[in-house]
Amino acid sequence: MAVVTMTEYGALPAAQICAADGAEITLSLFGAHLLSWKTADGQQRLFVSSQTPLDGSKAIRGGVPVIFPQFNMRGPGLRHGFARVSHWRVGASGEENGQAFIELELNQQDLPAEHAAAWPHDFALTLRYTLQGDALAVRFTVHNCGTREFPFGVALHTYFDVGQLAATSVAGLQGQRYTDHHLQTATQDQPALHFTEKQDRLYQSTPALTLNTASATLQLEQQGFDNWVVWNPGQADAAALTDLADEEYLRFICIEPARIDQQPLAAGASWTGSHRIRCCG
Ligand SMILES: O=P(O)(O)OC[C@H]1O[C@H](O)[C@H](O)[C@@H](O)[C@@H]1O
Repeated sequence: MAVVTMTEYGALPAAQICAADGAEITLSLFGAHLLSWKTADGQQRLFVSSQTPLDGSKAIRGGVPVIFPQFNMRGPGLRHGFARVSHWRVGASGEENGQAFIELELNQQDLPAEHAAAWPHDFALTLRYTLQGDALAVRFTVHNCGTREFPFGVALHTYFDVGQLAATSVAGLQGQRYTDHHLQTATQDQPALHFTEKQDRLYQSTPALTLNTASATLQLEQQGFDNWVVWNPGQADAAALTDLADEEYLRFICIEPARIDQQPLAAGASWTGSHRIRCCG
């Protein structure tokens, strides 16, 4: 039987679910931010910065930030949107088909006046996390409750704990088109992407990926999004981030299912994106 426990993470209210096999996740209500995912073997799969504020003053560095309604600066609002700095509500939770799940919700009425005024659209977001044995599934639904269409971009900015960056690679992207941080567009030749310097690539496709680290193999799949984003800041950019210790860039990479370009959602319509991460060792 799944158990949902309300707890605290730093100064932030958080919800924890434990599955029957011992797997567990912890989610901050600030940002609906996944902070911890331990598989049944007790292994932590996500990275959280030792320097991140955990008091709601700033977005959390690590885990899974929820990016909405814009990716990075691709829109007129806050960088990466307001969802990651909003206070979400706990919705349904429990067990379905033997799997533990929890939902977090956010709508227009939940926003502080300044964010609601800056993005005046009647929306409802539902983020559902399901623990499935050695897999974690997340389903993100955006609903337009209003009478006019609105544009949005979205991402699940997943920080994987890779232990040692030098022993990490991502397979599945050979032959795929991407744009890098120099705004150069190219096709990836290499079968596997390695991390010997800063990487910030926006891929135009969504193949299944394999993340190989020194101690684990993870399979990643997504539906409903349009892109993969792969990011590691490298030494110089990491040093400039005040919420990351200088050497911590050597411990994570971000692989993000995303829809980086703003696309319209019609009045009354919904969009759903899914991401599934399975540990194979
Ligand atoms: O520092 P943040 O606002 O959390 O953004 C962190 C990173 O997010 C994405 O991965 C972008 O592709 C990067 O360009 C950006 O640096």
